[in-house]
Amino acid sequence: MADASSANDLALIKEALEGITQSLLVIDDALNILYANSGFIALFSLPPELVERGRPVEDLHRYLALRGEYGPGDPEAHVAFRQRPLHERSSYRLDRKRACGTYIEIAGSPLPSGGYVFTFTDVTERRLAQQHLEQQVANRTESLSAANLELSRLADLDPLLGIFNRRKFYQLATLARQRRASDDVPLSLLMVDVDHFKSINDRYGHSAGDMALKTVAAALVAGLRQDDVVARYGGEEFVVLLPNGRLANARAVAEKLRRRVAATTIVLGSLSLHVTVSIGLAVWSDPSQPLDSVLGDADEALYHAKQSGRDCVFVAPSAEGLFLPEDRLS
Ligand SMILES: Nc1nc2c(ncn2[C@@H]2O[C@H](COP(=O)(O)OP(=O)(O)OP(=O)(O)O)[C@@H](O)[C@H]2O)c(=O)[nH]1
Repeated sequence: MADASSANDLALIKEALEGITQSLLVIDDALNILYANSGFIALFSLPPELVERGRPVEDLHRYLALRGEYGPGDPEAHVAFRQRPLHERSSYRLDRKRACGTYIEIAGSPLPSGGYVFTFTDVTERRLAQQHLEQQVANRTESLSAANLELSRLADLDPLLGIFNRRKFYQLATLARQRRASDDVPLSLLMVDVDHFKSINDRYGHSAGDMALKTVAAALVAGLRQDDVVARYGGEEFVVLLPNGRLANARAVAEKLRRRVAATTIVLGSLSLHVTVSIGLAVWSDPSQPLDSVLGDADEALYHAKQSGRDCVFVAPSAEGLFLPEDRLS
């Protein structure tokens, strides 16, 4: 009676193992096959005799290795690699991409009575969904950082003129002064203001004024070097930082800019006009002097340039005495 019930139980268990979605392989403590469900045979398209009870699992590994299931390389090395954890009686779980392109998850656990049970689960759909998600996240991250980059670029620029704004100028000028704190080369600062700009707006309209500002900005940029910094200080006023500290050079650059603007034609439809600029020049020789104070010096010099009739360069009195004799003469 007891035997019949055990046989029934065994049949039931076998039936259950055939019905599960996972593929199953059981081996004994001598590493010979005890049982493989039909899911296992189907998963690897095996000849059934290869998984007959008592067959060494090593034969199965060798068969699969020779068939290319484990990828390129020495088949015996693949066999040894798979037999090792069985000898060590360690449990493991791994995901493997099969030669046919699908993914399986393999879990191996030693049984208390000796031997091993292995389950094989096709995780292709899960893996592909995960890869798809990862790709989406990567794409999203890429476009987000591109957008962030563009945002911070735009935050640095004046929207009308496309040159640096005052905030960015403060940043760059402060950085330039810090970088040169150790050498005693002064930086030069130009405050550039369009003369009688209000009259352009009044006579030709605000958009003509905008066009004039764009033309002046372009002329300034074209007249400067790569490491000079030009920014819109506000309204019709620009500020320029020249890393070269010699007054003679700075004054020459300021004069060049003044002439360049005066020679530039502003085209407004059928109309063309010219503007001039007044320039105040100050130097930033003492790294501990606040930038605002240097800007104040340049602004004061600009005021004098305006007072002197405009379309000219005026050097701030604070710059006097800071330079070599030939600088003062220029
Ligand atoms: N079109 C235009 N006009 C601007 C812009 N920003 C400031 N302005 C104008 O620039 C003019 C500046 O005028 P003022 O400060 O009197 O100076 P100015 O007419 O250039 O005279 P001086 O500086 O003394 O030679 C004002 O009319 C502002 O409205 C701008 O972005 N576009």
